[in-house]
Amino acid sequence: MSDSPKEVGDQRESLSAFVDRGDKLSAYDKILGRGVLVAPSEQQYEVLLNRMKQQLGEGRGEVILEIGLADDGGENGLLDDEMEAAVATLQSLANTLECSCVKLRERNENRGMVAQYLIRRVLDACDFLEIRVAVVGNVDAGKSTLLGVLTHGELDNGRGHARQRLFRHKHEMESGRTSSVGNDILGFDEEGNVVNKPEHGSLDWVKICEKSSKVITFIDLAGHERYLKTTVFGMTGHAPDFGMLMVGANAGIIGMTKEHLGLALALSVPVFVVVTKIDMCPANVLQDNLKMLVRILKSPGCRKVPVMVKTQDDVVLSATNFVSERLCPIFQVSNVTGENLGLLKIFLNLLTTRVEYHENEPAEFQIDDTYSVPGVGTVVSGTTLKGVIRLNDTLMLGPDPLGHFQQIAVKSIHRKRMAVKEVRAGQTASFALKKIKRSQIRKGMVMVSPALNPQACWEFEGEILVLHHPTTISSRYQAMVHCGSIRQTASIVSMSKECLRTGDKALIHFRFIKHPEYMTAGQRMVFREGRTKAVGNIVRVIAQSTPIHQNSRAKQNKQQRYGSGQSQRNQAVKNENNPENLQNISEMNDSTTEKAENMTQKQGTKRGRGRRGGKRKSNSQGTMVNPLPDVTNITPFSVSNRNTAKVQ
Ligand SMILES: Nc1nc2c(ncn2[C@@H]2O[C@H](COP(=O)(O)OP(=O)(O)OP(=O)(O)O)[C@@H](O)[C@H]2O)c(=O)[nH]1
Repeated sequence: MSDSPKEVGDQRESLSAFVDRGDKLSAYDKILGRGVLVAPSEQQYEVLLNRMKQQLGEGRGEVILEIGLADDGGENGLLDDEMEAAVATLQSLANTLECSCVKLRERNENRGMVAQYLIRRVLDACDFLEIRVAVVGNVDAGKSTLLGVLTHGELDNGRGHARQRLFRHKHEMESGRTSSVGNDILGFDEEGNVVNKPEHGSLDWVKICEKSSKVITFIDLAGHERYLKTTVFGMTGHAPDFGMLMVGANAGIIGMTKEHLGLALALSVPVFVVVTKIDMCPANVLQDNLKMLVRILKSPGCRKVPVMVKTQDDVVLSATNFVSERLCPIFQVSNVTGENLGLLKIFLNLLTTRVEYHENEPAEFQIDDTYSVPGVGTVVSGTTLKGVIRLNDTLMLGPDPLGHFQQIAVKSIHRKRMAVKEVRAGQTASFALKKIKRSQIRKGMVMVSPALNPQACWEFEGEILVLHHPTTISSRYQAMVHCGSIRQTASIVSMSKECLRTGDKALIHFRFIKHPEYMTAGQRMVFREGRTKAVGNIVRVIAQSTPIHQNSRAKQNKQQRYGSGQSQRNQAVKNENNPENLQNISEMNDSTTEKAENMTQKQGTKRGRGRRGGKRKSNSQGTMVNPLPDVTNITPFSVSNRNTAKVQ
């Protein structure tokens, strides 16, 4: 994202805020009042209608309104007949704008009732609001199980029944562990009802999307530290709106939990916590683990405001305030008994997109996966960051290893396996491309409008904060840069300070090791290797002609990466489930590519220079990272005796 996404203003608001926002000279000022909806004049009705239209636009098709609140600090609440009239007006406004109007909650105030209503635009079958939730947490926290239960509507048996539906690879079925980035969807209609209906155990995504006004895409990330690299990629490359941190009630905050929480914080992704397995956890253990969780969330490293969600009121309150990153709702659920899963579903239905996307700018699409679909050809999946991309549009795809972009035409577009004619900023999609081989495309490439005249860069400057490093970082240090769907080792050319320790901030000049990338100022980045982790923003992209030595290295790397293209392609073709169409492409996951990339990474690192320019003795040890110094202080745990993984 070239502009760092601005947070959308909270579109869930009281009626007084609804009618009195910003512009003091606006017509809304004149119609303020607790009873404005009770008996509005024709003129007032028009004003309310325009305001609602505007709010729906800002909230990407929905707004939550609270009616009955006095705007002058006077007595709150409407009497029964007033409330009836106010709701009728609200219904009429909603109907006029082709929206549904659903009561979320009501409460008694000093004068009468106050109620909150969800107004949601009824969309046509091809359209739906898309919210992406990254699911993180330690291994065995119940991530895949919860997703299986939510999306398939059937409870778990406590022995891995529900997660079986979600595993994508044989080794996952056998080990019970997620290894790849997976996608699962949960659709809600305009009334907030779940539309997922499994037929013979599997879900028809197209049907779900057709019936949904809102689709939650869960990005299921692996919990095991072995797959941390994939998890970081999931958090940066899949542009999640929210993070769902899963914690097993019995196990508490262990293993990768803090690492994942730290990652979400570093990337400014608002997090809510789901504590699972409350059915099998003794009360005292649950209380101790919840206390620990709250302490960590409140610690100076996190600065969250934890809220235990126990009732529907709590759900609405936390959902309506959740766009602020400070709030952290905590749910306690059981995937076996189903306890509190209803509250979680209501919360998910009320989640609204957090970032503002610009549809009027030239198109930008970041690629997070590639496929070769027999009968269709090369397919790329990813996220539209800006603009609108339409069928048969010509875009610039790149950069290739030499930094060049080439023109490509979009043959077909799928959103969640549903064929569509266009895709807009903020939406994920898969494109079938004309006249290009899969081997010419890699994750991290982009497709952008020719109007942008895209330039690849080998070097860039970032303002970086070191969250953790065992000693000191100095020039020539190398680590993996994650930025959007870019994932490549870069080395430090120079820094604004001589050396950096944990907690230090500096302006750093980086250079990519293998090939140039397309990036823009303002993007968020993570810089990590083993136990080292730093986060920051890109402040300057250095446009330059390709350095000669890097040019040759690029060719070398091209051979290294693309040399085995045939076998990868064969493997990919074997992996295809449905050769006739694009149906399965947006969920297919390419562990082959993942493994191949890990291999490439390892080989590349071995051939290259070590951490500080010296020869590398071995691959990095200890992928475990204590993400935040403050968090670590509260619950220190040793990394030395962990069985650390070789593959990150
Ligand atoms: N009793 C009980 N068991 C649960 C609950 N949730 C999950 N389980 C069980 O816990 C085990 C682990 O669940 P998974 O869903 O595989 O955990 P995960 O976090 O996805 O693990 P990775 O995919 O390896 O990261 C399975 O055997 C589930 O049946 C729950 O609420 N209650």
